[in-house]
Amino acid sequence: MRYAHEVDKVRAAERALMARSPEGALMRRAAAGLASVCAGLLRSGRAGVIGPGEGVYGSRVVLLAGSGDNGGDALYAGALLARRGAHVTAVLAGSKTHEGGLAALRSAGGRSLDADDPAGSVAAIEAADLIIDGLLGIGGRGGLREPHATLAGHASRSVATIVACDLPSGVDADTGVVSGAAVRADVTVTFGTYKPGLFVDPGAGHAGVVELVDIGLGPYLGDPDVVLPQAADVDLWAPGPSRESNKYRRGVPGVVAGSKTFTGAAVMSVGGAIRGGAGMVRFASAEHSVELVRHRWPEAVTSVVDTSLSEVGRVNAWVAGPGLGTGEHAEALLAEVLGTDLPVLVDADGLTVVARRRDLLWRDAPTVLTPHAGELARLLGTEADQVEARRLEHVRRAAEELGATVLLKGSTTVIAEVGRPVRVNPTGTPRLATAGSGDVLSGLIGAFLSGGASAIDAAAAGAYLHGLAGRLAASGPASDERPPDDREAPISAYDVIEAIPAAFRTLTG
Ligand SMILES: NC(=O)C1=CN([C@@H]2O[C@H](COP(=O)(O)OP(=O)(O)OC[C@H]3O[C@@H](n4cnc5c(N)ncnc54)[C@H](O)[C@@H]3O)[C@@H](O)[C@H]2O)[C@@H](O)CC1
Ligand SMILES: [K+]
Repeated sequence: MRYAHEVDKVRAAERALMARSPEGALMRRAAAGLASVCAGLLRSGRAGVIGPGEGVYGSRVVLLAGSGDNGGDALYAGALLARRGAHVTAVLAGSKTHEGGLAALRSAGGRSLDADDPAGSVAAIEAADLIIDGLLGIGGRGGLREPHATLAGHASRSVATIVACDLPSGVDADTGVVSGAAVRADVTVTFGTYKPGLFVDPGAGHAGVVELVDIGLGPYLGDPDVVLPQAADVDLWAPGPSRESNKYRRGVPGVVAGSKTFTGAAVMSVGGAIRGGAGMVRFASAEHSVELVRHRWPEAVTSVVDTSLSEVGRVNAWVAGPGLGTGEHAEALLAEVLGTDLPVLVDADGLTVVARRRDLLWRDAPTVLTPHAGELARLLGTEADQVEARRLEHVRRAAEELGATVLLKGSTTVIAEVGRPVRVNPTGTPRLATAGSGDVLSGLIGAFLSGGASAIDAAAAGAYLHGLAGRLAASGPASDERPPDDREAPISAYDVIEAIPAAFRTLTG
């Protein structure tokens, strides 16, 4: 698990640690970590136009230095690189400059120029192999002001490798919100702990590869606000078969999906549940959907139902909603599953129904809701673009107001439950934005709920494996020379189902 803490907690931990540390020690640790990552990039040839092995000596490094301690970190790191033979130029932005950092840079042979000298700044940025973005860190508030915004734009257009100091300037540390211009980094070197805004889009999309430098804050940080699960966590959360398991002990999800008109969603949801490891899947729907599911998944136990599920048989979790329709019939079925004391996942059409019948969610057993931004906006009475821009805020609000575990799908999937840190899913690919992909996810999570996972563990494990299956399906066999991202091809929801077993296998290595 990777842990992220909000700015208030970072500041409090910093105060506690500083009281026990020599003056300037934290900034020296931060700058040393930052300089070491930059030196590694210059040595490996990843930075700008420098060829492999050419290293720090003779490289051209530009520091964008704002007026706070973020600028200070960049200036001290620049001084360390200058001592190793880099040509370092600091572009000074903002009302003041970190005096100690600037003095260190100058005595190491670095030079500085003012951001008010646009020609000089642009020339330096254009010639750079590597740019350190030290404009703003955790002290940044709101959209970038000038000259920061213009400098961020020049940096983002340059061919140099961009390394953000602590976080890309223009990204809100606590939320990942970007209002206006922001630096797009290749690498972000963050200090003491991850910041939530580095995990969540749009911030995550600006951060590139994130490296954590330990500056000793750990013991003073307290509980994280946001976490990023890793494969080992998911391996613990996804219930697997035990030696004594039989098909009933492994969990029996009931899937209530599809209708006379919509059939594909049901096929995908049942497929997700089967490949998710359910011992047996019961499926209940209108006749046409039942026929199709039986044809595609003969292993599912199906029942034709109208407005009651009384004949379906024993299940230990429900998945309700994909392709179900939104009329009275769907409402009756949803009311029945939500009236049980079993865990229930509500997705797709089911979410439209509960948006007008919130009372159905007043229950004691676990409820998982899996909306995309538009569906969540409807549940909260707001607009989809508001949800997209401030994902953490909206998913937390939904969990609080609806009393459920809420998984908000999208460019970064985020999962909230009251009293717990938000879990951000690290897997996935834009190729997953394809019809039926969400239905697969609902079945997968349903399998984990029926296997006994808690609501948040089931949701986080489902999102992780679904995202990984999507990546594996899109990038194909690993033998190719090109990195997986470059190999990606369009996929269908069915391809995702097919790749779920391979995704499971990566967990246990
Ligand atoms: N907190 C910690 O534990 C540590 C912090 N360090 C560094 O210190 C940074 C925080 O330093 P500061 O608190 O000085 O804050 P920052 O350096 O992040 O920024 C504060 C300055 O930016 C200006 N500013 C704020 N919003 C702006 C906007 N939208 N446009 C233009 N200017 C804006 C402010 O007026 C202020 O001068 C961290 O991000 C990190 O880089 C490290 O040195 C090590 C330890
Ligand atoms: K920065």
